[in-house]
Amino acid sequence: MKIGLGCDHGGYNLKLEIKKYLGTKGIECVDFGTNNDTESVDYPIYGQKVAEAVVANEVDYGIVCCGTGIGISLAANKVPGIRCAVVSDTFSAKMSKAHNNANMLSLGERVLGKGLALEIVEAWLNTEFEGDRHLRRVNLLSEIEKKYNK
Ligand SMILES: O=C(CO)[C@H](O)[C@H](O)[C@H](O)COP(=O)(O)O
Repeated sequence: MKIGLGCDHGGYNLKLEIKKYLGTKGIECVDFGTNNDTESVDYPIYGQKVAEAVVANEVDYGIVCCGTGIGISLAANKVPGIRCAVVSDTFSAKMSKAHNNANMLSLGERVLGKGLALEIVEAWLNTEFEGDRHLRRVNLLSEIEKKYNK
C-alpha cells in the first residue's frame, strides 16, 4: 500500500508523526509537502496535490493535515473522485471507510494529540468499505460531481 501525505505549516508536525508511524508499519509514503512549520503556506495547494495523486492512482490513499483538518479537506474534496473525511475520533474513522469509502483522511494538528491521531489512522487503514447500500450512496455522490463538472 502507498499513501500520499500532505500538510500546511499547521499540520506539518502531525504529518511527520504519521509518516514515522506508517514507516514502522512498512507502508510506503509519498510526501507532497509542505516541508517545515516555519513558513506560512496555503493549505489548498497541498490538499490538491495529494488528491490529484489519489485520483491518478499514483497512491492508494491520501492523508492530509492542517491546523483543524478542515481547510485542506475542503481543497481535496474539490477534486472529482475524492471523498476526504475530516475525523477526530476512531468511530468516525472506521465509518468514513466502511460507509463512505473515504479515499482520503484529514486530521487537525491543533485539534488532536499524537496518540489519538495515530489510532485514527490505524482504524481508518484497517477498515474495509462495506459496499451494498453504501455503494449506492457513494455512487450518488459521484452523480452530484458529474452534474457540476460538465
Ligand atoms: O485551513 C485551516 C482551517 O480550516 C487550517 O487549520 C490552517 O492550518 C490554518 O487556517 C492556518 O492558520 P494560520 O493562522 O495561518 O497558521
